[in-house]
Amino acid sequence: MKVLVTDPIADAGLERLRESGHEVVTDYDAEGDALLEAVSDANALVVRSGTEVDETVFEAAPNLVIVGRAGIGVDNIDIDAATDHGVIVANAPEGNVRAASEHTVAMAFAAARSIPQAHARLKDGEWAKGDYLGTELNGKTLGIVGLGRVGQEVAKRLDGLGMDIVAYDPYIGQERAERLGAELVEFKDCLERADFLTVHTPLTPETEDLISTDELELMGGGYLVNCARGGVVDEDALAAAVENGTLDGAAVDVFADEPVSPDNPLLAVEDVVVTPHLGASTSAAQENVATSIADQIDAAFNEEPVMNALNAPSVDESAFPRIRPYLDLAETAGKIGAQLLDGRISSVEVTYEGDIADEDVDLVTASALKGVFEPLEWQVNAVNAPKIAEERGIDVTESKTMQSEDFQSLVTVTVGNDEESLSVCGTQFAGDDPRIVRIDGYRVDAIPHGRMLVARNYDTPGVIGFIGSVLGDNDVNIAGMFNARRADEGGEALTVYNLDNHVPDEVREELLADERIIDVKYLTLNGTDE
Ligand SMILES: NC(=O)C1=CN([C@@H]2O[C@H](COP(=O)(O)OP(=O)(O)OC[C@H]3O[C@@H](n4cnc5c(N)ncnc54)[C@H](O)[C@@H]3O)[C@@H](O)[C@H]2O)C=CC1
Ligand SMILES: O=C(O)C(=O)COP(=O)(O)O
Repeated sequence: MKVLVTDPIADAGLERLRESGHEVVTDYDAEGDALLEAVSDANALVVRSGTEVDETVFEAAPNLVIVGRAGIGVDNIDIDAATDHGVIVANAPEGNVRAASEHTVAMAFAAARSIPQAHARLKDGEWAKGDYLGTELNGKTLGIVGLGRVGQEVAKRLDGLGMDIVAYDPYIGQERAERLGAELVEFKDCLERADFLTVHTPLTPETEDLISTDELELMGGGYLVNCARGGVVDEDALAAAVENGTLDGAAVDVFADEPVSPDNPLLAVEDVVVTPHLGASTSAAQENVATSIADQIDAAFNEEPVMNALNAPSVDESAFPRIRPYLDLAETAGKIGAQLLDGRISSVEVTYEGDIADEDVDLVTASALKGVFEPLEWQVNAVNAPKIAEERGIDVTESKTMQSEDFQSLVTVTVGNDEESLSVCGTQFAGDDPRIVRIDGYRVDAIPHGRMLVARNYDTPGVIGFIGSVLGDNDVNIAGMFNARRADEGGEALTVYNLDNHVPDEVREELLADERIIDVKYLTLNGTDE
């Protein structure tokens, strides 16, 4: 597999990818057409904040399985486009949190004590002791906007340094905030009470320019620290507020456009301390995020759960072995259902009975959807299957019951068109032995693999022999077969054949021409076959 890396990551991550046998190509200058060219045969792309991964990248990369973000923020990745193309996007949300929170604390001190300004003058030979009278953090109020992973680590550290903490985060509970010693308040309150305001939200349409002139005026003094994302704080407004004395100072690690242009207004203001997006730049953080992404890429290639996938169902690593056998089974049941039911599919129901009902089955349901959609020749995988269902107006339901009559675990995929529905049930016997045990209400025992012929016929003597000899005469070998009838002798029956060879259309037509045969469907369960 080819892994293209377009932003510098720690050697430990590159090494891990190579040790797993992948070809690792680093190209830190790739952008525009060069990026599209470089990614065209890549199976994975690794980025940090320096690469813009937009729709054109996904269009240019037909073999791409995963984009790994060696860090937290994914505002540079078009996740919707990734999902449309069935590409996983995963980040490393833990590895650089301590680095980012320490940098935030450092930036707060740097601004409060004018460390960079005094440093620069002393290096120039000037002893400007009398020009700097700083502010202590101790005893002041810290306002945190966004009390997520980084915000919480900042809270812990600055609580320890004697600050009172208020926080604004509409998505977390009072209890969690209180455990951190923070008082959860409204946005306006947070701005008004903060002596130091620190921002830790992701950049989203909702948070873009969250803090601008009016908000800075509400602060009416004090310091603003932004180690989250440039676009969250309006740069012109911040530069003006520090320049005109609305604020005492600011410290900024991140910018709306990076690398920052020399005419960015923040660079011109003396009391704005800046760093070039260094929040995550510690060796420990870089090693953490790079190895985490390498592991996730490997998992994606092996069709194992990707721990921090942002657009695919993720599964707890310890639970994965229990659901793994059902992934293929559900996919196959979906494939069989979709191929047996005529008409436009308008609903898919996946039912879990017995032990499997106790598991986190999102990924199994996504696999069932993949199976349903694949015969319709949509470019589908477990990443985009739920979205495809939604876009096509297909009603997807999932139900669970711990009771299972005959099997330890049973997964049923029911596909419906506007008039009728058809169910396919699968189970897993001990020793990795998957079986389809019911099709459209008939009890069967079919191996969910390879080529399959499903015939509906009248239950009269000689039909099975007839089907067998037509197949035999056409050199189609029967590997296994199972016949089931719905009620009494003479009614309808269903026969399932596992076959070794392809069944040409003429053979199907020859079977269908016999009046005892109601319908014959030839299914391929593992890709196309000839
Ligand atoms: N400077 C650097 O090098 C680094 C920057 N970051 C950035 O720091 C930021 C925070 O990262 P994490 O804490 O890991 O993210 P997180 O997802 O753990 O936390 C974000 C928090 O913001 C809250 N939030 C969302 N919308 C909000 C709104 N409108 N108002 C108030 N709160 C809102 C969420 O509820 C959540 O609690 C991200 O933007 C990330 O990209 C992270 C690491 C390094
Ligand atoms: O993880 C994040 O969100 C960061 O901002 C770190 O960015 P970087 O990996 O240093 O480009």
